[in-house]
Amino acid sequence: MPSEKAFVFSVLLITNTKLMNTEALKNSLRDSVVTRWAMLFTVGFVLAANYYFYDALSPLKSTLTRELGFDSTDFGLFVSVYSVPNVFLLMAVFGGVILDKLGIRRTGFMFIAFMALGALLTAYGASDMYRNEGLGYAFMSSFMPGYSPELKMMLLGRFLFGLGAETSIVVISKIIVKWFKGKELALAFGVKLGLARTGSMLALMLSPRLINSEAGWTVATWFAAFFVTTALLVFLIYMMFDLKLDKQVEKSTLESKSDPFKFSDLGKLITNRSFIFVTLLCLTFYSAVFPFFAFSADFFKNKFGLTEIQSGDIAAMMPLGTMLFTPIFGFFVDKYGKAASLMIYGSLILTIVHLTFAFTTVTPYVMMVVLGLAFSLVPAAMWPSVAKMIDEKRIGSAYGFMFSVQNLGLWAFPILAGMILDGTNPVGTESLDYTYTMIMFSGLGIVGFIFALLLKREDKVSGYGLELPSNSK
Ligand SMILES: N[C@@H](Cc1c[nH]cn1)C(=O)NCC(=O)O
Repeated sequence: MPSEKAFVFSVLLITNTKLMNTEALKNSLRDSVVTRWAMLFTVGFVLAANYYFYDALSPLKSTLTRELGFDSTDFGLFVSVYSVPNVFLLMAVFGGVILDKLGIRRTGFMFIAFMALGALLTAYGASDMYRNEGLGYAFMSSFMPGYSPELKMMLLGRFLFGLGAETSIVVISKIIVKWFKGKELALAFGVKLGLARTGSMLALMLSPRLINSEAGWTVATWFAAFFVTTALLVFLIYMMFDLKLDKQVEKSTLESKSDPFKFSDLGKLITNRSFIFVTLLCLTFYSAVFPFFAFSADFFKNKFGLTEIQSGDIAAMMPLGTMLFTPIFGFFVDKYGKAASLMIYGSLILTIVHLTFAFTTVTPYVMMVVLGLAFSLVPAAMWPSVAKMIDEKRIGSAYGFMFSVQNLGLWAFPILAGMILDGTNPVGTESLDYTYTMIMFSGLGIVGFIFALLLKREDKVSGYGLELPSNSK
């Protein structure tokens, strides 16, 4: 009978297509261990450059005061302007949405290009070329005389850098999910973060040394800017492999179909209680880490009477610790789960470290390594947990949303820290007293700890399985 034959034929055809798709998945580039880890290291370079630039001026706070006349509030403003596009223009959210729509290659290239442009402008703003009536100097001098033309150009540069940098991290997170989902995802996230922290560590160690170059202190800022520019070229290499993978594996089998973005998707995100708690933990935890980190070298210099190089080296202990611990905890989360519990321990340790900094003189070398432990536990558990709560086709929007909320803290707390410092230390004070600033960071740690507890409690209701190993969900 022809209709029966047609039925059997279609069943065979469907089964065959499914088999071919599975076969394609099995034999795609992502199934080669070497290739997928090589991809991780390639995008890890971009991330390291991003973090290098983000932290490159942190150990130079007193140099900026000496050379460009920055006070603590100016420094805080410079650190925080990174977050302005992500908070007030919701760039990380739109970046995530653009990513879900335009795809990894176009979005990645566009936003890393913004990073490079912003980094070069920042370095230019601090350079002698600009300060000797270079291009834009007269314009920057023509408004808001309370802020120096150097500060304004550097703010513009860091604004553009921030606009590109946050979305580029969202892109890289999606790249990791694309290559590692169903495989060693949490370990990959851990290694990715370890590579990012290598950038921070290098910045803390190299910048105070580069300012002593014969060509002048601005070698430190130019070096950072060229590192970011190189990252743009390295991303081109990744793009070639990404294209090849997409050609190998039909898009629908690898990435979920790209439904048009709907604002109701954001509504779904913000009514998901687990997602809300993880986002609030992200806000408070990171606000107690990154803004502190930006001031940490100056804190050690003032509290313990150290040189710029010594303080930078101590601050670098934290990323050094995270480079080791984060992949280990990532591996642990993959194999044994317990992600929600690890976030609780991490928040608790963070609070204890800040209180110790505020009220004791325990050696900062040890405390920075302990802080590195906290700063490994939470990120290693947090980022792969989001992939359990949110569908892959919305993961870009979800990470983008989290980054925008987090940036609210990365914007507000450096300014607050700078204002507290200027407010609690009379002008001309020899060494700055950081006690109140550290109390503020401890308070953030406590609030983060509460959100981590709520997240674990909620997980029992939502059933996302945050306490379970990676491949069991
Ligand atoms: N949104 C970033 C913030 C950042 C810091 N330095 C450069 N970007 C972030 O939170 N990344 C996740 C992490 O754990 O580093």
